[in-house]
Amino acid sequence: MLKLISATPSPYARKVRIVLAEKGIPFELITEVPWNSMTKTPLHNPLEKLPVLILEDGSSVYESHYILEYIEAKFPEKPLLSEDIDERLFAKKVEVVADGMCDALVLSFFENQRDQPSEEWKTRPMRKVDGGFEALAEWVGDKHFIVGGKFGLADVAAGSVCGYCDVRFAEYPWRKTYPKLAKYVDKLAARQSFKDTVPAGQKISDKIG
Ligand SMILES: N[C@@H](CCC(=O)N[C@@H](CS(=O)(=O)O)C(=O)NCC(=O)O)C(=O)O
Repeated sequence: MLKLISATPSPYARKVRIVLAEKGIPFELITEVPWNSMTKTPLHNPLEKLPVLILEDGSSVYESHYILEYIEAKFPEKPLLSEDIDERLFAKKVEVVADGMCDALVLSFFENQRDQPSEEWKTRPMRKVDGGFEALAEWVGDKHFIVGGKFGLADVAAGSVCGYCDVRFAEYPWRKTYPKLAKYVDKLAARQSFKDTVPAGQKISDKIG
C-alpha cells in the first residue's frame, strides 16, 4: 500500500491527501513533525521535506506538485486535470501561485517565532500572500470551480492555501477582502476530502533558527 508522510498543518501534504481521497486511492497516513530531530522524512527525501509519497517498492516521490503529477499520471481515473492543454497549464499556474503563497506564509510563520523577528522578513512574504489572494480572487470570480467548470487541481491548491491561512493566520482578512473567494472556499470545504483533512497546528519540540 502507498504511504504518505504528512504533518497536521501542512498545506502541501493536504493537497496530496485531498487528491488521494478524491481518486479513492488507499494509503497509509504517517504523521510527522519534520522539524524534530526524530523525523523519518530525511530517509525518504534528500531535501528533508514532507509530503513524501512512499511507493510499494519503497522508493519515494516528493515535492507536492510533483507528487500530484505522479498520481495523475499513474492513477488517471477520476482525472483532476482537463483534457485541454491550455486548461491543464492554467491549473498548474494556479498551483504555482497557491504553493508560492504557502511558501510565503510558512516563511512568515517561522520569522514570527524568532526572538527578534525582522520587519522586512515579516512584511515581504506577506506582500506575496496579498498578491496571491488577489490573483486567486480574480481567477475564481463567481465560479464554483476555477478551471473547466469541474473540480480539479486548481481547486485543490487554492482550497488548501486558503484553509492553511485560516488556521495559521486567522487574523489575515482575506475573507473580508474577497467575499466571493470565501464563498467558493467554503463550498470546497464541504467536500468529504476537505472535511477529512482540515489542517491543525503541531507542537515543534526542537528549536528552529
Ligand atoms: N515545496 C515543498 C514544500 C514542503 C514543505 O515546506 N514542507 C515542510 C512542512 S509544512 O510546512 O508543509 O508543514 C517541511 O517539511 N519542512 C521541513 C524542512 O523544510 O526542513 C512541497 O510543495 O512539497
